Amino acid sequence: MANIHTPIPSLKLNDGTSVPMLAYGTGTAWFKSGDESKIDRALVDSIKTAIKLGYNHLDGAEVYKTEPELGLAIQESGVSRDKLYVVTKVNQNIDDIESALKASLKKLQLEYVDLYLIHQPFFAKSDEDLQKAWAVMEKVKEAGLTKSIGVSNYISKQIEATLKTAKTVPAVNQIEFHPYLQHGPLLDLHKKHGIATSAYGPLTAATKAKPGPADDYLASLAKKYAVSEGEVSLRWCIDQDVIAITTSSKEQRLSDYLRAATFKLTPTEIKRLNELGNEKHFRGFWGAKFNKEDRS
Ligand SMILES: NC(=O)C1=CN([C@@H]2O[C@H](COP(=O)(O)OP(=O)(O)OC[C@H]3O[C@@H](n4cnc5c(N)ncnc54)[C@H](O)[C@@H]3O)[C@@H](O)[C@H]2O)C=CC1
Ligand SMILES: O=CCc1c[nH]c2ccccc12
Repeated sequence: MANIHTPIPSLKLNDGTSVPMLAYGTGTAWFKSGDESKIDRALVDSIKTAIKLGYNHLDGAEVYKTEPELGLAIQESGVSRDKLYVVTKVNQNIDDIESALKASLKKLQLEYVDLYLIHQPFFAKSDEDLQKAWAVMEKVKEAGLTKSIGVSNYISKQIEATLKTAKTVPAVNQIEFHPYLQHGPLLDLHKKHGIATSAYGPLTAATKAKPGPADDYLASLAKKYAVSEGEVSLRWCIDQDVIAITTSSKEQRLSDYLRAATFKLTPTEIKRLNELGNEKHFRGFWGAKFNKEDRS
């Protein structure tokens, strides 16, 4: 099993910090439905394997109940804190963001996270609710509990409402993103305000959404670059300045995904994949919560 020889590219955020563009996620496949304090040793070992392979960006969330495993794996990895980029998100304790972050930090055994996100906007009954929550995010950043703050699963109108009263522009919006969900107008808004896009579900076109109009082209690019279709999908994110968050319980897959750092798609290839992707709309998460406004 090859270790990475090409460094993972990084992206500069609007607050001056840098984020590695390929991340290991502790949600989806790892989501814990039972007792949070019962350690999933397979997850701890998988995170440690990922770190050993070269992943330094680790994505967590209060709702995944996997922060204890993330904290343990970081400790056991022996890698120094400043070499890792750790993300977590607030969901169920959105009404007390400061306590939620302090509780997450305790479980993570950390003094700060690199990025703290509001996991989803559906808690808000009004623009004012979004604005109040964002003001507390600004407060926890000022207190040094997180280096950067951002949002997740926000559509344009929720970002616009937040920006109306924000002192700090969100650094990131973490959204489902792949060739069959390209969010044209939302990404334009991100660019206008210097908000970085972070992609979950980046492998969807190569895994869950088959068959689809991009299948043959993804296969031909995989052949050309001697990688898998999943790795083409990850590189398609990176080449568009989008951070890709993936995961696997399989060491071989985690190792293979790192090949996304070793090649580059051409602008023509990205354009073609975007055109083919736009022929189909597929959303793997949150279906009913979004409306057609967000399609493009
Ligand atoms: N902010 C949010 O609301 C959300 C955030 N996330 C974050 O993003 C991370 C990654 O999300 P995913 O959707 O899992 O990303 P993904 O699109 O990279 O899919 C990874 C999954 O695909 C499977 N896979 C890989 N290659 C495959 C193949 N050839 N055939 C079939 N299956 C294959 C893997 O085993 C893994 O379970 C999560 O762990 C979490 O940290 C995920 C969902 C929502
Ligand atoms: O993060 C991904 C998906 C997810 C699953 N359950 C919840 C609850 C609240 C926010 C996100 C999620």
